[in-house]
Amino acid sequence: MTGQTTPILEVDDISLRFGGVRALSNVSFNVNKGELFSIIGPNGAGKTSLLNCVSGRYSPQEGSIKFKGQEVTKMTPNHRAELGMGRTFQNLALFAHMSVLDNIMVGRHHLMKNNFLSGGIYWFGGAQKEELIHRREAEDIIDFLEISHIRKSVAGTLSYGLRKRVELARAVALRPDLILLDEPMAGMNLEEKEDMARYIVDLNEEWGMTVIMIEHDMGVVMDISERVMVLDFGKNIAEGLPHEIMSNDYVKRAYLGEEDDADENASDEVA
Ligand SMILES: Nc1ncnc2c1ncn2[C@@H]1O[C@H](COP(=O)(O)OP(=O)(O)OP(=O)(O)O)[C@@H](O)[C@H]1O
Repeated sequence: MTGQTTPILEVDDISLRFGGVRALSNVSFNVNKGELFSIIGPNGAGKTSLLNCVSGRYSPQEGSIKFKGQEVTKMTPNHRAELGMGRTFQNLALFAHMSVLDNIMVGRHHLMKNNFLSGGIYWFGGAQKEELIHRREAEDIIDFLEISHIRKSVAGTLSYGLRKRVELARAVALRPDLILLDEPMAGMNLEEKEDMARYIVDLNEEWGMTVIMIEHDMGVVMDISERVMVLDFGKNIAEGLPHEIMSNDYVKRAYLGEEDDADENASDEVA
């Protein structure tokens, strides 16, 4: 999908410190509406910190973040979610004791006028009808991510790969305009990675979601991303098309090691 030039996210000169540790230093970048944008970099480079600043979990000491043209730097994560920002986490954050379907319904909670968890008043008024509509939407997502066979399973009993897929389903359930994915393929086998890559591309191309993805698997990143940004020691050291990133000398030295043949590196898992 060709990115249009309208930025959906504008990150301007943000810096984040934890005591004496500078996790991010003057990082700026834009993500265009409809793009599939990846962030790579070695362990500890600041990738998750950056995603946490975008989603509102962390608050940068300097700089500004705009989402859909609106200043969100001081906004709570919930408020950003209401504006259309969804995310998954590096470490799974599912409700382990709940079914797959219920985990996905929790993801739709922001969109429901009558909170699905709100007990007593739940069956009165329009709540029952509203829940049916939301269940139908949840079932669409279940079909799309091919998890119908486990829809009633308790999330905590599933394999790691399936739990990652359910977590994606829950983030998708919010129907975000921008979805932030933190290492969606970590810990997966090759087949699971291929499936996940396909879902992410479909979300981007068919569902029209703008995607920002942190991922260590360089093969997948270079294969499916429209643009890639490289973080190193909290700084944005390169940004460009996948082939530009692969041939950038600084990137090769700082991130990919001293190998000369960038194509060979493309299939390696880095970091
Ligand atoms: N909550 C925190 N408190 C203190 N230091 C933190 C916190 N979160 C991140 N850091 C520090 O900020 C730096 C960047 O960490 P971050 O997790 O963002 O890197 P990363 O690129 O996502 O790494 P990885 O690939 O290992 O997930 C590291 O030095 C880390 O120790």
